[in-house]
Amino acid sequence: MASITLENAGIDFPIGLMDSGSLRSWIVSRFNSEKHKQSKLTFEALSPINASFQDGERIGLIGSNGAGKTTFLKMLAGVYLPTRGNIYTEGKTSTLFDLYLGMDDEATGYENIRIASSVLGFKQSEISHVVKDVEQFTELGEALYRPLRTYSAGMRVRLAFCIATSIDTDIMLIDEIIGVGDNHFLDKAKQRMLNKVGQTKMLFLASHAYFVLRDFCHKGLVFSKGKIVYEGNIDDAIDYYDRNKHVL
Ligand SMILES: Nc1ncnc2c1ncn2[C@@H]1O[C@H](COP(=O)(O)OP(=O)(O)OP(=O)(O)O)[C@@H](O)[C@H]1O
Repeated sequence: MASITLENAGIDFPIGLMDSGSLRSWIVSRFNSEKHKQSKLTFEALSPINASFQDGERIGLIGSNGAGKTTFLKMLAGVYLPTRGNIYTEGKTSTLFDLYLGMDDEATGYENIRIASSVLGFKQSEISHVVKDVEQFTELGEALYRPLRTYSAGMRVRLAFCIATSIDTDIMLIDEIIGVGDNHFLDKAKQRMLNKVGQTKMLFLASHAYFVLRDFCHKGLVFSKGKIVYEGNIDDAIDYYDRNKHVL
């Protein structure tokens, strides 16, 4: 059973307008009113959202650059805690963003499997499964004994993508990662994603590629300036975004 409930959950980012103590901050503060300064100190990246998501939902996040899709995903993942409201999650969550988090250029592929697995919160007992999976899926062979700094961009993607998708979870959160690697890997990655998505109970996927959204999702949320401005089936949501993107 997987579920996510958002109760007025929103995110304000602190944005340092000025370096305190700098000459620039002193000059600006002399000419700006206190009210103006306060209004610039936080930025509402996500307006409060009330929503609830259940087992079986496959949700595409649509919106222009800076609309709030990644912030929303990171809030669902617990990377960002809501600065307002609450979020309740039931089920094990995995993320496909920040793929290289914790990875070390000087460590070998095998060592990085262990590093990344602990960053992703995999249990010790799961790591041997991840190692076998990486050996079979990535086709990196002997390269797994070499330091990561010797890998091409495509080889890095193979390793990181495979680790991140190795353990089955209830809720998958994916941010625009499909579209990387060579065609051979892309086909394999897509097939793997379809299998994983088939097994997972809930999916949230942010993408600018309509075919990806249509392939994986049945429902769409359109974001604009930190707000969900449309919710509907994926074709209608894409159509809404396409017709209105010049004003969103
Ligand atoms: N750490 C941060 N500090 C301050 N502002 C941030 C931070 N992260 C994101 N933002 C701002 O929040 C807004 C939403 O960003 P977000 O990354 O969620 O957009 P997005 O819809 O995922 O965009 P894209 O399609 O370009 O990935 C943007 O205006 C961005 O500048």
